Parts: sequence; C-alpha cells; structure tokens
Amino acid sequence: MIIGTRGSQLALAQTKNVARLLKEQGVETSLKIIKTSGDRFTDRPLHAVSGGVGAFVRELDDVMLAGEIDIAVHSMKDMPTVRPPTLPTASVLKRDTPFDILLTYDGTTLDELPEQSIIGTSSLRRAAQIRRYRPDLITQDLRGNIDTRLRKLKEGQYDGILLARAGLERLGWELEGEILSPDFFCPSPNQGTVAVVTRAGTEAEAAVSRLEDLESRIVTEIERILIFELGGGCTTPIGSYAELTQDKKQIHVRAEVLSLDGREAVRIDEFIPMLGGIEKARELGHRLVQMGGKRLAEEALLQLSRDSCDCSDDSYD
Ligand SMILES: NCc1[nH]cc(CCC(=O)O)c1CC(=O)O
Repeated sequence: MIIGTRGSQLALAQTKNVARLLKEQGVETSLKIIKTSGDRFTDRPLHAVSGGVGAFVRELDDVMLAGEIDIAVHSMKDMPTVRPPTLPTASVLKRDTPFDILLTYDGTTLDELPEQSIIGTSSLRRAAQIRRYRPDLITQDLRGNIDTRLRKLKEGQYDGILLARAGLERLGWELEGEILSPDFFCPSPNQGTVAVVTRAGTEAEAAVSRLEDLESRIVTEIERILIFELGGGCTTPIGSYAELTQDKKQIHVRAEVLSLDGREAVRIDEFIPMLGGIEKARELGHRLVQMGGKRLAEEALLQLSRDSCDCSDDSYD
C-alpha cells in the first residue's frame, strides 16, 4: 500500500510513524511524497494558491481519489470540516499534547516577560489569546519551518514564540518551555491529533482502522461539533478543546471565539455526559452562536486583510 505525504518535516515525521504502526500490524507500505501547490509556490501567500485554507489536505484527497495513493496522514486540525464522503477518516490516532507552548530564549515565563516584549506566532487565535492575557505585549507574524522559527527566536527577533507542543515533540525537539493552560489558551480544534484517511471500502481502510484510538476519536469529534455552526474555520480566532474526565463518564468542553484584538470573547466551559454527548455538544454550539460567537467570527473574517491561520499557514514546512 502506498502512503502519500507532503514533503514537510512534520508531515514526513507523522507519516513515517503511521508506516511504523502499520508495520507492527504486519502491513507493509511505501512512501510517496506529493508536492502540493502550496509547497511549490512558497513565495505566494496561501490564499493566492489554489484552494486556500485546507489546500494541502484537498490536494492529497485528489491524489487519493485518482488512485495514486492508498493512505494519507494529516494533522487533524488542518482538515476542513466538510470532507469528501468517499474518503473516510479511517483512524484517529491517540492524541499527543493538545496544548500550545511558549518558548523564550532563557526560559522567561509569560507572566515574567517585560512589557512590549515581542511574541511571534502565525496563528490568529494564539495572537488574540496573548493580547487578551497580556495586552501590553506585541504580537508579530512568525513564518517558516520549525528550524527557521527557532533561529528567529535565538537571534532575538522575538522575545518569545508560540507553537503547538505536539509538532515540536514529533520532530524530536525536547525544549524547555511553558505549556499554556487551556483556560486562557484554548487550543485549536483537534490540535495534537493525527488522522489517517483512506478510500472507503478498501483493504487500506480495514488495515488503518486498527490504529484507531476511540477516546481521541470522541473528543476530536466533539471539538468539531462545538464550533461547527460558527463558520470561518481556522481563519478566525476560534478554540475548541474537549477532554474526558478521569472516570470517563463526562467530557470537559471548552470553546471560544475571540475578536482579533482579544478584547472580546464568547466562551463556554462545561462538563457534558459521555452518553448523549454529541447532542449536548450541538446544543452548546448553538449557544455559542446565540451568545454572539458567530458575529465575532464574521467580524474577524471581515477585518482580515492577510491570510494567516492555524491550519493553512506554512508552519513547519
Ligand atoms: N498550523 C500547522 C500545524 N498543523 C499541525 C501543527 C502541529 C501539530 C498538531 O497540532 O497536530 C501545526 C503547527 C502549529 O500549529 O504550531
């Protein structure tokens, strides 16, 4: 079976891991690197390249529908909400750390950073959350692969940078940093989770489905449902995070929409039962809309003159 992947460091690391897990199950795979248009035109902003948001995922979908690959591995948070019905997510892998991490040159924490410190991030959500937490700090766009980002921090272009902890870990970086609490830095929906896509009804689907982690499937699904009605996807500052309680009978759900400047936010933070959780999550999604979440998301979208988002930016490429 052929596993397709983009050539970015992170995509390769994730794909090789899935190949290893499949091999443990006695399934041999070969790797095929797919050059997506986002990779070819790195000088252009993503919105100028075909598809914009979620473009990388869609291009791999096309290659799979054409039969050139059997399996595709994605960072689940980069997958658009609406998926082709013939390309099921055959498995959701066990989630890694879902949280964001702040890296500073000398280990200074977020609370200790001096006023006017410059924080680098390419994510609107992280920028808005930082502005809310510390309005005296300055947020600036941060692009490039992980090595570039770390170099920019080291060179002093930024006093701190924000990243998904999971990405760093998957690339083998063991760096000291401050893990940010989901109470103030509610992560992106599905952050830290890898999903594996196949064509429906294939041998590949059966093989891949054995890698499924049920709990990760449940919480990621809940996170998507919570924000489904807000629209805007990853181009607006939206967080959604679901976590099973110790006894596994309830799910702690947090979700929020922020204004770009972080001054306004609409938020839910509740425990819902496992049984009937999907229905309850839908209700909470409605409530987010009623509380003005959709208005905030739409306003953010209108204000956006640049293409910067959690999922389609060139992180780690
Ligand atoms: N935006 C790109 C992206 N997609 C997935 C990850 C990290 C790994 C993950 O969350 O699964 C990242 C980098 C980041 O947000 O810092």
